Amino acid sequence: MTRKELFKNTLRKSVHAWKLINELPLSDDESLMLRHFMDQPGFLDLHWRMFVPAIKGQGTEEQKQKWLPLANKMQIIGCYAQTELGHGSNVQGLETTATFDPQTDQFILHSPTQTSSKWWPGGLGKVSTHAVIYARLITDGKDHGVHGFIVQLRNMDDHSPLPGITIGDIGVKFGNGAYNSMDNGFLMFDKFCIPRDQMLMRLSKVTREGKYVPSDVPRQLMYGTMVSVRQTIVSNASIAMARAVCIATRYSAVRRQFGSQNGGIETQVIDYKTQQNRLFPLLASAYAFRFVGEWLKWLYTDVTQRLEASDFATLPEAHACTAGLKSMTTSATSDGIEECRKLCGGHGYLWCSGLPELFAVYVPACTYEGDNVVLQLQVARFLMKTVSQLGSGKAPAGTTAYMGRAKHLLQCRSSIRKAEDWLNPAMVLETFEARALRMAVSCANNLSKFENQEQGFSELLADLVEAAIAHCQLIVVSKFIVKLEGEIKGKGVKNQLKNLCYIYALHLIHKHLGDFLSTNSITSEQASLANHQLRSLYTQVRPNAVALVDAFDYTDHYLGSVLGRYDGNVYPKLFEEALKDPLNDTVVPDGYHEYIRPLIKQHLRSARL
Ligand SMILES: CCCCCCCCC/C=C/C(=O)SCCNC(=O)CCNC(=O)[C@H](O)C(C)(C)COP(=O)(O)OP(=O)(O)OC[C@H]1O[C@@H](n2cnc3c(N)ncnc32)[C@H](O)[C@@H]1OP(=O)(O)O
Ligand SMILES: Cc1cc2nc3c(=O)[nH]c(=O)nc-3n(C[C@H](O)[C@H](O)[C@H](O)COP(=O)(O)OP(=O)(O)OC[C@H]3O[C@@H](n4cnc5c(N)ncnc54)[C@H](O)[C@@H]3O)c2cc1C
Repeated sequence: MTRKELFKNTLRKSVHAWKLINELPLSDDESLMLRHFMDQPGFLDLHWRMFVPAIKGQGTEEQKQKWLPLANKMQIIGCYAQTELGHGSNVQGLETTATFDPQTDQFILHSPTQTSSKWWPGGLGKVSTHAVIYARLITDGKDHGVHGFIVQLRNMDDHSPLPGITIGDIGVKFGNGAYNSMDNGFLMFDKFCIPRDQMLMRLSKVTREGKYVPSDVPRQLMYGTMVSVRQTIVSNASIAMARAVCIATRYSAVRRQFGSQNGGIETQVIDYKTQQNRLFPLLASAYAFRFVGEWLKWLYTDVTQRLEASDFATLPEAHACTAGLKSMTTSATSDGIEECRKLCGGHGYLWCSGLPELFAVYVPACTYEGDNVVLQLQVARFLMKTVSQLGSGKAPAGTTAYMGRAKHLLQCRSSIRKAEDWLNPAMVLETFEARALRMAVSCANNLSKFENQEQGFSELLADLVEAAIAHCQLIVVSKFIVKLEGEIKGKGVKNQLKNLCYIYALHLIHKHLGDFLSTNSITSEQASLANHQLRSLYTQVRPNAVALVDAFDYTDHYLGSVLGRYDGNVYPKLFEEALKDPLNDTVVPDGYHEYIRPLIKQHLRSARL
């Protein structure tokens, strides 16, 4: 399809999904799940996932009563317009202004520079009638920083942009179908006025006289929508990883290459240890991210309830966990989808394998809702603050509780003596705790050598990111172990999940062996025992690998992959797909007479001469 056809088709599908959501007796989770299983990103996603939550989180009661009924019935369609051409990561650097005019009791929205143009918001370019706009609030000549505003963008009768608004789509993005079904847009204001009551005033407000009343709660609650989406992105990483792994595992069981004894059947590529070494950690990651995503959803729900009671105690932890786990799981999943493409050899590069499209749609997850490095730096900041308080007697809690055992963890030596010890949850957990703590303390010690903390932080950015990743990996391993100790039905299932849990943990030790050795968390002998155990775990998982991806229960339609078909009938279906290609409509291609024939004829002519 052309981009316009693709876009219009996505509108059709989004409206159809909305109709279904309305007609079917669905729970909120089910209707969200329905949107999850839409093939391509569309405006529906951001209306529900960002525009509505922003109003819920930052609007006053009366503002919610005014706007949510319209949004819930989709009588207005909204987007989340924060990022600008010049600023995305640095929210406090946004340039769009909202200047209060006491004469008219209005805010004047303006894009003072080209870099202040809103740029990227999904649904902004062509669909949304409204937006939550983030702009610098200026009143009485004072800049009070970035705040949220509800702004109508288009005429509700003919969808034309309102006067003072220039709006459009930012153009084609990475990949063929992929995110091009979404109208990520640009928007400039030219002294565009909105009523004062369209400033989202739950956190802070401006009085009729133009007086700014600051928030009596942490200003970062304004970032609440991003935190909520980051939390969902972790579970979504599991779904995307599971899709890719399902395709690659099923195809690896179908594909045979080399290894035939005297003309016999060739070897299934899933039996090669290299294939297992690349594939099974990804299979384990799909399960690991699902379980940590379940836990993160609990954490986010808990912090949301606490915030309602003005209890901000776990807000820093929630921010660090959503930021760090979003960053870690999306990076691993993007790399994992690409690895699954390579695991399928040449056929993985075909569009009909489903992997190129999955990769193209998925990879922006490393950037949207926060660049992954920028988010890990937030985790690093949280860890440095926690380490600095270790001596204060304030026991760290939650995911940093292990830091409370710093004395032991800084000097303990791993008691791993044989390969089987790597199946001991306490020993595995302590290994990850020691590595994470020692990396964080090492960063803190190095920071303390700098006169100026800011300068030290900027000098040590790369080390700090690695310490943050170590902390996040510990969280994922620990939540997998907790899940195993929990209520898993069925002994057989539990055994298989145990294998995957330790494949996940031990593959990380192998992948980040430098950290574990340089922090003396393990010895090279213990590392060798871990590798030995890993190989044994691959052998145990191999007979159940296909069952473990069948367990994701994805339909062939949803997988969209000839290689990942449930029936494994790959080769005939590859031909079927190939013959559907328009290039095969004729046996002699367009262009033969203009280009190929004259070329050959010319050769024939010169050959005759
Ligand atoms: C389902 C799948 C399909 C999902 C489908 C999704 C579709 C894609 C849609 C995409 C949408 C978008 O991309 S929307 C736009 C997303 N944009 C972003 O994510 C921008 C990323 N940048 C930021 O979030 C911010 O700029 C950040 C990096 C945190 C820096 O913010 P500030 O400068 O205001 O704050 P700092 O000075 O760094 O920190 C000050 C203190 O505030 C704390 N703090 C910072 N952020 C906080 C937060 N969110 N919550 C609590 N506390 C926070 C810090 O820990 C510090 O605490 P102390 O240390 O105690 O002082
Ligand atoms: C598909 C897609 C959909 C999007 N949808 C929306 C939307 O609906 N609404 C919306 O508001 N936005 C949206 N965005 C924008 C997105 O949120 C931003 O692109 C994202 O936050 C990254 O910010 P940036 O582009 O400024 O990256 P930059 O911060 O410019 O990143 C560039 C590089 O600089 C590095 N960097 C930046 N700051 C630091 C630092 N302090 N220390 C070390 N390194 C640093 C980064 O790690 C990165 O390598 C979308 C983006 C994409 C790709």
